[in-house]
Amino acid sequence: MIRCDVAVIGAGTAGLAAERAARGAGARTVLIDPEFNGTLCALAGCMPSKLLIAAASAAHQVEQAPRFGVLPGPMRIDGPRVMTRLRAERDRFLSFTRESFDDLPEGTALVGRARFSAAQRLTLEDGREIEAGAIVIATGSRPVVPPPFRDLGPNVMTTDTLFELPDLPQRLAVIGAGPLGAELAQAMARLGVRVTLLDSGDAVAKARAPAVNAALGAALSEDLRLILGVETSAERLENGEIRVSWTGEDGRAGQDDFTHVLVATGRAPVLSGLELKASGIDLDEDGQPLFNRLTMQCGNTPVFMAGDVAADAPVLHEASSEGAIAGRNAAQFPKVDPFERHVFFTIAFTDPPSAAIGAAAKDAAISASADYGDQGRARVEGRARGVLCIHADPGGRLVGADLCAPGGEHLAHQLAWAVQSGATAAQLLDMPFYHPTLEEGMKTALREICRRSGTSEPPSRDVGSPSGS
Ligand SMILES: Cc1cc2nc3c(=O)[nH]c(=O)nc-3n(C[C@H](O)[C@H](O)[C@H](O)COP(=O)(O)OP(=O)(O)OC[C@H]3O[C@@H](n4cnc5c(N)ncnc54)[C@H](O)[C@@H]3O)c2cc1C
Ligand SMILES: NC(=O)c1ccc[n+]([C@@H]2O[C@H](COP(=O)([O-])OP(=O)(O)OC[C@H]3O[C@@H](n4cnc5c(N)ncnc54)[C@H](O)[C@@H]3O)[C@@H](O)[C@H]2O)c1
Repeated sequence: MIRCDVAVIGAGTAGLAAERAARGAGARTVLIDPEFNGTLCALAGCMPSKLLIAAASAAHQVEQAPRFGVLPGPMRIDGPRVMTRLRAERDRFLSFTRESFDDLPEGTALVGRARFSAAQRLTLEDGREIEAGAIVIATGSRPVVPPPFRDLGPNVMTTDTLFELPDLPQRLAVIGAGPLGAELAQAMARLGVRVTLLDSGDAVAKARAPAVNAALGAALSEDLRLILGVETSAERLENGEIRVSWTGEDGRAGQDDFTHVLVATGRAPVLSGLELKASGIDLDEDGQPLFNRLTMQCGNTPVFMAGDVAADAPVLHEASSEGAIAGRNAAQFPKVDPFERHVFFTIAFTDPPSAAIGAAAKDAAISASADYGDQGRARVEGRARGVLCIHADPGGRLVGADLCAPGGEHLAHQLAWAVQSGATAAQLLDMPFYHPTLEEGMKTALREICRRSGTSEPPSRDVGSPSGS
């Protein structure tokens, strides 16, 4: 029997943050993981996906260079080298997370798969028992593979296996055009892979605003074949290739053969095997634990949730933040404090990047947009396309934004910080805007919000627009 104040299940980003926070608050902790292999983010998530996108971006710049009078000559993409660099850099990131395991105080890391045997008790496969004052569930998520794509062999991949490919595929079907499918499909296409991206819905990268969806759909369609609003099925051919068929409600139908398929149809919380019934926490009708997102506590129990398993905000910065909240509250249980959460914020690293922040247009009094199709700096760089929509309350206070625009990941941060800090459009217009920058493009939408909310633009600032802004 191992006794501790806080037991954390899962050594991913959320679990590591929870253990750190609990230990920082003076708790005796244990951190349980079957593998201690590194976080999803480093191993098969944020970092390897961005490494693939970085290679794609290099290829795209070479391809676009002639537009500027720069003629680099014929380009050749060396697939094995792309994948080797990806894994080498990925493994470097992975080594840092593995080093952080070594920094844990002795006896903290317990290798094993945990399940509940009672409200404050866990059992590992080897029979070890852990009695804890409080428990944090941080077991992450796993890819969902719909039935038609199961058991078709190794050429049907998820992001768990994609980054292990020795070479780039020749012909790739990506099933699911969520943020993950959209960014990886575009990257593969820019690396010379013939890509078809299919989704049963009508949105790409979960875009909330029709203008953003249209802009991103148009951008993706330049690199790949995009087919939305279709049901898909698949069969394995004798030569190992995968035949994917699709049909739409409007009678559209088609099929094609692919060397590889990437299934990116979403991720589900890892809850199976935890024997949650023994934990004493309440579950919803889908078996998902009920918890308070300000405290991460499940009811009034000593059980807390953090990260993708909570299925609340499955992105990295929220996994860290939820871990910190859960760990701190677990350490001081039964005293539990609510903590303010971040504004809703997601980015898809497509080109242009797309992002959603805070409230959507339908929940805002005012929604104003800025067109990046002729924005000065974007035009200079040969990447003028996309749109940015900013949403505000009746008094001109920013409440949300949706965008698909060049430099979108940076614009999105400024807007997320503005929304979270409660800034108004007039206050943002009072800030310095350097010229010529992509940020200047936001002014059009901010000015319209001022006009429609009846608030004045700052009197000491010029209301004109310099050439090329
Ligand atoms: C391809 C891809 C790209 C992504 N890109 C981005 C991005 O660019 N930006 C972004 O913000 N987010 C991105 N995400 C999402 C982000 O990676 C996740 O939100 C985040 O990593 C989740 O962290 P976590 O701690 O909840 O889970 P994990 O890191 O998966 O940790 C869960 C841990 O729990 C362990 N575990 C499971 N069951 C048990 C058990 N019974 N007992 C003990 N241990 C157990 C597992 O072994 C694992 O170590 C991406 C995800 C993917 C898949
Ligand atoms: N850049 C980022 O921040 C980033 C990147 C990747 C993933 N993530 C996170 O990872 C999680 C998983 O992302 P994701 O894109 O895999 O999932 P998702 O749930 O966001 O999107 C899945 C997409 O697949 C489609 N789909 C579902 N079933 C289908 C089927 N049978 N056939 C065709 N299409 C189908 C859905 O309509 C949807 O568009 C998300 O919650 C996201 O927040 C974030």
